[in-house]
Amino acid sequence: MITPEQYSEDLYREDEVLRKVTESIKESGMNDVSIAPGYGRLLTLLATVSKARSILEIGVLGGYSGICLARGLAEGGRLLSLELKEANAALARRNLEAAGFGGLAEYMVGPALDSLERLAERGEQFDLFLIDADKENYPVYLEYAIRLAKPGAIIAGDNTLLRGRTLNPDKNGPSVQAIRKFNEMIATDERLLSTMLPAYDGLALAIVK
Ligand SMILES: C[S@@+](CC[C@H](N)C(=O)[O-])C[C@H]1O[C@@H](n2cnc3c(N)ncnc32)[C@H](O)[C@@H]1O
Repeated sequence: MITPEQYSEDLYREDEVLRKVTESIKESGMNDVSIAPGYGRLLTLLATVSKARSILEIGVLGGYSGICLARGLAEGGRLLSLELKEANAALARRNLEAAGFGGLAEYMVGPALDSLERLAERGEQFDLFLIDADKENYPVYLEYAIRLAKPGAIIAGDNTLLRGRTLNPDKNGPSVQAIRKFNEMIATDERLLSTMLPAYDGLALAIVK
């Protein structure tokens, strides 16, 4: 038996552009922990339906989710991506250029917490957020996303199940504890309307009321 995710991926085949991104990540010797293909399509769909003009992505790797987000950006829109490692930002930059989105993508390299504080000080606001970086900071990233959100903005957080560790009471490392806290926050915060998709590795979705 194939999994529901495999069935869906057979129907919605990954295109050549995204396949090349995955290849480039492997060739660079990086772990391919890009967002799952089905959730990549969902990001394009969410950006499109919300007519997002400004998107903030936290955690870049090779640009897979960046391309999915950029595909849904409204004309004249902007994708700002926060990434710790210069090498990852450089690979993503090349991949977004190859995908035809070079002109609309910007990068801030360094710890995302520092970049988020700078954005907050500058009073910047965004229509859509993807949280997909170091798990231990997810609760703080969520607070920043709410602070930087335009009314009605969408927040997505990937890897909410941590390959089952979130559900396992014997697993209590710092990432697991932080993700549990993030999941509880996004589920209960009265400023948000939210849900969680339990396919792949789990995706939390919210809109800021
Ligand atoms: C799961 S990968 C991102 C995958 C990407 N969103 C995609 O789907 O194509 C996580 C990324 O977060 C970056 N990262 C880890 N800690 C970070 C931090 N403190 N600040 C910014 N980026 C960080 C890693 O270097 C890595 O590139």
